Amino acid sequence: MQQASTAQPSAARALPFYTNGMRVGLLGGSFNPPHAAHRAISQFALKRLQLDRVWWLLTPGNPLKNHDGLRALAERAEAAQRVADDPRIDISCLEAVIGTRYTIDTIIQLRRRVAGVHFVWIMGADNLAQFHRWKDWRRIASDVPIAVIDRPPQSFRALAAPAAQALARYRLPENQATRLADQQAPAWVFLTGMKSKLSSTGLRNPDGSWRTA
Ligand SMILES: Nc1ncnc2c1ncn2[C@@H]1O[C@H](COP(=O)(O)OP(=O)(O)OP(=O)(O)O)[C@@H](O)[C@H]1O
Ligand SMILES: O=C(O)c1ccc[n+]([C@@H]2O[C@H](COP(=O)([O-])O)[C@@H](O)[C@H]2O)c1
Repeated sequence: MQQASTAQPSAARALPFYTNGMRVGLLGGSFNPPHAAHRAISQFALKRLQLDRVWWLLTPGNPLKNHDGLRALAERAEAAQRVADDPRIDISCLEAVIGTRYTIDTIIQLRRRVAGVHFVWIMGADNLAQFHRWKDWRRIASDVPIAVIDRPPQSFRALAAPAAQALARYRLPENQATRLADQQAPAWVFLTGMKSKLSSTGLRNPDGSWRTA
């Protein structure tokens, strides 16, 4: 298995700018490559959750994915800067800098470093479908409110999956999504209304080169 480089690109700050009371969405991901749906779901979350910022947390390597074909962090971060193209979206290589890979460890470290910020974890429905396989997923859900963005064809599978079932009583109605960032976890919302089938998988060529979208 290929080991992804963890060199930090100069453009990406480990901890983006924040101020007391800010509402920040955390979109963890491989971004291999980043694409227009990453930007679209970030802008959708900014609006629907009334966030001030979304930070794209570029993973050094998703613990559940094979890393063959995973481009160097610096390359993914540079592409992410170009694709994000919104002053409210920040690119961060925090996990590579502090040495975390599991989301629970990242959240614990973030809470130690950053006080006074209302964080929300953002994920596509494909990740809710397998959230029960993440390390300490129940603790993640107890530590940070979660916004799930619908992602066809995963909607039904995601909502029927073990984590969604186990956390059902903590789900906010979608029309109360603006309250999520102020909620004590566990709390989560499933956001519909943005449906994109775009994926990084669909943009990777067999030779490892990327198409853009
Ligand atoms: N089209 C989309 N709709 C909703 N969520 C998405 C979409 N694309 C990516 N996401 C979410 O963005 C986050 C980062 O995604 P990631 O970088 O893995 O891209 P991806 O397109 O899912 O990649 P891959 O095809 O390699 O699995 C994940 O939570 C993922 O669910
Ligand atoms: O902590 C875990 O066990 C865990 C397992 C799978 C995925 N994650 C995180 O989920 C985010 C989305 O990953 P990806 O590859 O689907 O973009 C990214 O931040 C990963 O580190 C985390």
